[in-house]
Amino acid sequence: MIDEKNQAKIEHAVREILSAVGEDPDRPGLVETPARVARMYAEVFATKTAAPFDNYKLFKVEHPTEMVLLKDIPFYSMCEHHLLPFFGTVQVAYVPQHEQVIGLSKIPRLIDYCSQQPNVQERLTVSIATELQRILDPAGIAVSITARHMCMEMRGVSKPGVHTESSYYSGQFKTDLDLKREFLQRIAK
Ligand SMILES: Nc1nc2c(ncn2[C@@H]2O[C@H](COP(=O)(O)OP(=O)(O)OP(=O)(O)O)[C@@H](O)[C@H]2O)c(=O)[nH]1
Ligand SMILES: [Zn+2]
Repeated sequence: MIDEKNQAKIEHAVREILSAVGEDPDRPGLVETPARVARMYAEVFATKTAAPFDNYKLFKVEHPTEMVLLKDIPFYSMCEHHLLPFFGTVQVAYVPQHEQVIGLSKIPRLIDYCSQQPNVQERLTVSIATELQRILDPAGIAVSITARHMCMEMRGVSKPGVHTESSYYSGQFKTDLDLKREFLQRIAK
């Protein structure tokens, strides 16, 4: 969580931006905006000041299934080049080992944790896999992200509707091409 001192810094910076773009930061519609933006940034950039993601539960399952796949998990993040949102869906699969699985809700929570910092899509893709590896140590991980980037849609190159896909594979998803194919077939549906 961004502390009060740093929220005050954000408020000050937002006031400066508002006057630099020709606005009066004291007009009624804007007077609360710097504090609101500071609270908003505390939400969307929570990770850098938070403890490592450790809010997870592991369960023992004898003879677990081959692949656990969570499809179409929504995410929102901020691009580190323009501080504009990029957002979309994540597909995450893992192959259990040590007869161990993770509480299902912890995977979307992990994605939120990884999303709440300035990012590029490729790093977000890898960091989800890295964190899941650290927590669960599965035999393989596949992460695929499809996203739209506001910095490419509402400004600059101005191409609305472009979907950027990125993926990362580790362990059995790298060595077993049938498994990788199965993942790709399942997320295509
Ligand atoms: N690889 C990658 N690039 C990104 C991501 N988000 C934004 N970008 C790109 O980062 C680049 C930054 O390029 P710069 O030339 O420094 O910035 P710019 O002048 O604002 O570039 P334009 O967006 O082309 O107007 C742009 O090409 C963006 O499209 C991302 O998640 N991954
Ligand atoms: Zn950008």
